[in-house]
Amino acid sequence: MAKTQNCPISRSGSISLRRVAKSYAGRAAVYPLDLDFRRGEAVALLGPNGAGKSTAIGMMLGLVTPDCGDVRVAGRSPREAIAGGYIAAMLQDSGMMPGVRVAELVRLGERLYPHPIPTNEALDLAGLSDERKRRVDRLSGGQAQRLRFALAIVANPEVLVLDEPTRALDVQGRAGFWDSMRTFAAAGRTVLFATHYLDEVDENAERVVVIARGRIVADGSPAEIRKRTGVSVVRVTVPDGHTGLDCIDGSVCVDVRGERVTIKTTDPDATVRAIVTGPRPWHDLEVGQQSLDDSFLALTQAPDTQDS
Ligand SMILES: Nc1ncnc2c1ncn2[C@@H]1O[C@H](COP(=O)(O)OP(=O)(O)OP(=O)(O)O)[C@@H](O)[C@H]1O
Repeated sequence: MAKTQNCPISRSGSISLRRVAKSYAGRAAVYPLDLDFRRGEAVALLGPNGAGKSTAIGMMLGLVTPDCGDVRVAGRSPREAIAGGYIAAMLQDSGMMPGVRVAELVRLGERLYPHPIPTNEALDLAGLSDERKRRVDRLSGGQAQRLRFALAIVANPEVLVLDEPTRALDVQGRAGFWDSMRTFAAAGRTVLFATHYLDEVDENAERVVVIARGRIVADGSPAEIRKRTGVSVVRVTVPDGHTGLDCIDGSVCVDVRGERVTIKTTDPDATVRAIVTGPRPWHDLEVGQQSLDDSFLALTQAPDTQDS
């Protein structure tokens, strides 16, 4: 695996959005948004389809012009930051010149940036060394996705933006991709990625920003996001039937599979007390947080009272 060079680090914070908003045909895609990403952070941007993730990312990259507000990337305008190689992105379905070979295309990128990493290093890191002579229009979906990654990292950026980077990848490809990303990010780079695969978030993000209907509805570590909904999960095996467990204080949902009962509760202490002091025999009691998927659904499906 290649070792990446240090990127030229700017002195200011990586990305800052101040009261940035965007509407299309009078309909808000992103409401006025304040958001800062610190240097070296790995941040997942989550939200259901149409939440405003790509619009927010587009504004950071200078691809979407905000209606109002200010975006700074490494202390510069997004366009200056792109031209200076301070930020680079791997976008969904970005086109690639047909007929060109993989290494030629990455080398072209290398020549465009002021402080690139060598093409061979980018190809190695992206797992494309064996494909370097292949025409880009003959690549599989997964290989094309890895080429998009190589084209982003060859800029040697301080900030790497990935819009659904693992969408075309199989399970093995996804694991390999995140290994490469972690190697690249190890030198203190900021990584911002949008994804719909919540299992990728725990391992690859220290911070999660959840967007729904154009607004930030949660911002914190994956553990904090789980806690935000205030629901815990109690699991217990009850051989003689679960009657009455749904009446315990705090129970919001009871799921029964054979003898195994899963109780979602806002008061796990009361739930556990009721089980251990209750009349039924029980075993294998477990208390945990609800999954990130459940928290995500609760946060993004909550009724929005601010829409106007
Ligand atoms: N160029 C555009 N013209 C008109 N409407 C747009 C445009 N781009 C985005 N929108 C609208 O803005 C809203 C936010 O879209 P956006 O693509 O930012 O969401 P997203 O969170 O990235 O969704 P997904 O997960 O489906 O990619 C949606 O209602 C979308 O239809």
